[in-house]
Amino acid sequence: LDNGLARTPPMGWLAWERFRCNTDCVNDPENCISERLFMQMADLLVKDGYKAAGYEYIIVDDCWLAKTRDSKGRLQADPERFPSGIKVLADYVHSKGLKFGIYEDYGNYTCAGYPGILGYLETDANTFAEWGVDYVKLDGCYSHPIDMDQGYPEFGYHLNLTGRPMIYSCSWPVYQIYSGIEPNYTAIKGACNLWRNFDDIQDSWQSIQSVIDYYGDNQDIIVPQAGPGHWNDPDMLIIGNFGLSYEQSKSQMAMWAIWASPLLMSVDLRTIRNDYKAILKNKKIIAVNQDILGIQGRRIYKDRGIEIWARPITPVIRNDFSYCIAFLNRRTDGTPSEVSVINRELGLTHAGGYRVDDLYTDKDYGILSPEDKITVDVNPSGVVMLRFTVASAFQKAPYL
Ligand SMILES: OC[C@@H]1[C@H](O)[C@H](O)[C@@H](O)CN1C(=S)Nc1ccc(F)cc1
Repeated sequence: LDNGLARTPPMGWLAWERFRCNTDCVNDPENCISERLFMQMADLLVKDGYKAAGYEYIIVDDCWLAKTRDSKGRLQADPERFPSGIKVLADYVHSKGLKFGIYEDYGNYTCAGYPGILGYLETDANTFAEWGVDYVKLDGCYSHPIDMDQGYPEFGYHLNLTGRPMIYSCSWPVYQIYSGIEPNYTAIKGACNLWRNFDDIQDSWQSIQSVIDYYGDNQDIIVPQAGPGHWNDPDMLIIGNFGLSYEQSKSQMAMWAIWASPLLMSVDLRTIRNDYKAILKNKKIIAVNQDILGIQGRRIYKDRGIEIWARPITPVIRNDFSYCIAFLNRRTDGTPSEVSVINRELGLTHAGGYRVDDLYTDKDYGILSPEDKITVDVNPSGVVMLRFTVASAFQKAPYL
């Protein structure tokens, strides 16, 4: 969507995967979906350096709502759990230098059964603008996917008409794919800043692997759709929760960087362990994810559990890209797998060679030519993430 927003993939914190639809603030006040939770996460985004690393949006997901609209037909937050109301919460988030996101559903109800927007598209768009919303996630439960080709652009039209810039996140394709309809990505990327095209992420390595397989097996369709202002959305980062090992967490962060995906953490920032925090704040990996070219990477090799993924990035020298290369080990046979490949075989053909460094270990490989071989040891369910920065010919001389 060409609204000047999401020129790089959005970054922030989204409640759903970690906090779900926990509305029991009586027995579980620390973890229920409440204004308190989002204020705490906003505070930590700033205090713990996530904002400085680029994470900007605090996004409310399902279950924030009262069960009914107000007397004027407007959406309202659950009064017990959000006593100050959404506008005050958004103001608080803004006071921290952050942006605020909210969730609704193109349907009669949200997936969890709260009021949907059908029949109230203009009213709800205006309500969100009045509240100071900066990002809207529009889900697709309880509606007919065939209606979405008209419905999603229509709500985007009303959002735009408010005059308030709001990132528009659409679940449009995934619901059409579920119902056997081929998504029209030309329409989708024209109407949305990002879109979900695969299953909800769950707290497991198995879930991450199913996304990796989908993004690899369908890359010829989805990779060309990505670019500044319009991104494929493989769903939230689950790093720091319960289901991923340290290696698997580095793998998720690496793949989301290769894919130019939104980086939307869904984790309890109050308890996250430091080694997982370091993965989420890794500046070099985030720089790849946020590369200004906005070119989504592809799987270029897959055999016996070893995959190699390549994303073109800046700087570029006379049409030769730099690259981020991820060596992913899907095997679980205990010992790290050694992977050796000639740079030229990876598509690295720049005559001046490349400066190579490891984005997790900072290991410096110096300057390598297209003819040089690179050898890495990749841990089971882990990844090695190398950046190949084009070197101009003269740079090579001092290394001879
Ligand atoms: O209720 C909202 C929740 C989250 O927003 C996810 O990101 C959305 O993809 C949808 N969603 C859920 S759980 N959707 C859903 C998941 C399973 C199911 F059988 C019916 C609906």
